[in-house]
Amino acid sequence: MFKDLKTQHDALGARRILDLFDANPNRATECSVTFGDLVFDYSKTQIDADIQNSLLALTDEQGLADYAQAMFSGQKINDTEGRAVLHTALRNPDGPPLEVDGEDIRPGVRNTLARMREMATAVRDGSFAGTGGAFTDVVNIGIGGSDLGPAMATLALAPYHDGPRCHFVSNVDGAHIHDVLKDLEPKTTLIVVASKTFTTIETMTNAKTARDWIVAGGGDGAGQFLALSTAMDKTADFGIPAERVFGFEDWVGGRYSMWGPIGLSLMLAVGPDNFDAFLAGGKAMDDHFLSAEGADNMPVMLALVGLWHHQICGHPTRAVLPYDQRLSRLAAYFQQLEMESNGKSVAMDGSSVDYVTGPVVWGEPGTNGQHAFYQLIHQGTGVVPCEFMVAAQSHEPELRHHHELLVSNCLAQSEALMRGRSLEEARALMAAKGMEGDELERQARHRVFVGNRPSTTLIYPKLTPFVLGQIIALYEHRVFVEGVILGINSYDQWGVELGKELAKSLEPMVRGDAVTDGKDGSTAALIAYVRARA
Ligand SMILES: O=P(O)(O)OC[C@H]1O[C@](O)(CO)[C@@H](O)[C@@H]1O
Repeated sequence: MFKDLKTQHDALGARRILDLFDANPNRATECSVTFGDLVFDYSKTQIDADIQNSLLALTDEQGLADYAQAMFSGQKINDTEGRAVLHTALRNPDGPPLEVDGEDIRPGVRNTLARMREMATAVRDGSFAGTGGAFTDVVNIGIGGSDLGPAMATLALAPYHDGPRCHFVSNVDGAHIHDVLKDLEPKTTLIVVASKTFTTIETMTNAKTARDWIVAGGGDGAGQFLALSTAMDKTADFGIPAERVFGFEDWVGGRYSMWGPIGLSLMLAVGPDNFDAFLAGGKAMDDHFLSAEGADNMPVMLALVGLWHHQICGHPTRAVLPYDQRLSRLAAYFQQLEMESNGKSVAMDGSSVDYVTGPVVWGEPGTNGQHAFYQLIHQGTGVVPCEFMVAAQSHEPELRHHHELLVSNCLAQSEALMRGRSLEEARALMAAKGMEGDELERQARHRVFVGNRPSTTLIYPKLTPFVLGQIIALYEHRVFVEGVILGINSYDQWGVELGKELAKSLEPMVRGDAVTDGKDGSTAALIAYVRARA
C-alpha cells in the first residue's frame, strides 16, 4: 500500500513549501477546496499536482464511490456488528424512502424529530415543568458519543442559547456530578439520560445519583427525566415512560449520534429552528460529498491530506487548532470521532494491517495553545501537521479588535510554520541586538525555526448552526474516506471492551469484597494501596 506515494515523498528531498508558491502564483487557489462559504486550504503542505493525483487514485483503487453509495443506501457496512451506518438519514428526514431490513426508516426519523421538537418547545415554554416550575437547567448525563457531540455543539452555539442552561455530566468520578448539581435546584432541573445502550456503567451510575438528588430535593424523581436511547426496555425499567423516551436505531453509531435524539440537549438550548439549521448544514455537506468530483470534494481532500501526512510522511499525530474559543471541546470530540473510528489494526477481511492506521488527534483552541505547546510544534524534533480553523466574523461585533487579533494570530502561525527562520536571519537578529562572536552564534542557533512545517486552514464565515453542521459532517466523511482507503471498519469499537470487562471484575476487589488472587503484582499492589486508605 502507498508504494508510489512513498516514492514521491522520498523524492521531495529538501523541497521548500514556500518555493511552491513562487513557482505557481495560483497555488493557493489550486490547492484549496471551496464548498459554499467554506474554504479548505491545503496549499501550505508539500502536496502538488502529481501527489494530488496519486492520492486521488487511492480513492478509485479502494472503490470509495461504491462504499459511499453503500453507506448512504443503508447497506450493512459495519459488518462486525451487522449494522447499517445511517447517521446521514438523521439529517435528511424528508429524503426518499430508505429501507433497512425491509422497512422505510424515514417516517421514524421524521416522527422522532417532531417529538423532539414538541418536547423542546414544551420545556422551553414551561408547559412541561418540574415541581418548582419551568425548568431552568438541563443536565445531560451521558459519556463518549452521548456526551462529546452535544457538549461540544452546545458550547459552540452559545450565542444562539435562549433556552434553559445546559450542563453535561459524563465521568463516573463523583466529583463531576457533585460539582454540576451543587449549584442547581432539584425542583427545576431536567435530567436527560443519554445512552444508546442504557447499560453504560458511568451513565447509569450518574443517572441513579441524579434521581436520588431530585427526589431528596422535592423534585418528581423520574418524572423530571428524559431518556435518549435505543433500549426502550431498559429505559422503562429505569422508570421513564415511553412518551419521554426518544429512541433511535442501531444504525446510528454513538460517535455519530448527535444529529438525532442525542442532540436533544442542544435543541433545548438553542431551539428547534437552530437545530434544524444544524441538520441542514450536515445535509448540505452530505450532498457535496456525494456529488463533488475528485479534488473538488472537501471531505475527500481533507482525508487525503491527512493520509499524506500520517501514512506517507509518517507524522504520528495531528493537531486540531480552532481559533474559536467556543470550539474548545472540538478536539475532544474529534478524538473520539477519529480515534475510536480508525484506531484499528485489523482489516475488514480479518487480516492484520501492515501499515499505520489512525493518527493521534489532539489540540486546543488558539490563541491559548500558542502560549503552551506551540513551542514544540515550531522547534521540536518531530513534525505535527496542524489543522487551523477560523471564522471571518465573530458574534461580538463590538469586540472587533479581538477578532482581528485572533485571525492575525491564526494566519501568523501557519505562515511561521511554513516560512521558518534561517540561521542567517537569526544571526542578523542577534547582531542587531549588539551581540557578537561565540555568544551571537550560540544564541542565534536557539532562534532558528526550520520551517517547512505543513498546515491546513479551514476558514468559514461565522460559526452559525448551519456552518457547525457543515464542519461536523465534513469531518465525519473525512473519517469515512480514511477508513475506506485503509480498508478498515470505521464503525465498530471493540477496543473499548476489554477495559470495561476488567473494571467489572476489579470493582469487588476495590470495594474489599473479593481477594486479588490471580491479579498481576502491580494491580494487586495498587488495590492494596487504595484499600489501606479507603
Ligand atoms: O451511549 P452509550 O451506549 O452509553 O455509550 C457511550 C459510549 O461508549 C462507547 O461505547 C465506548 O465505550 C462509545 O462508542 C459510546 O459513544
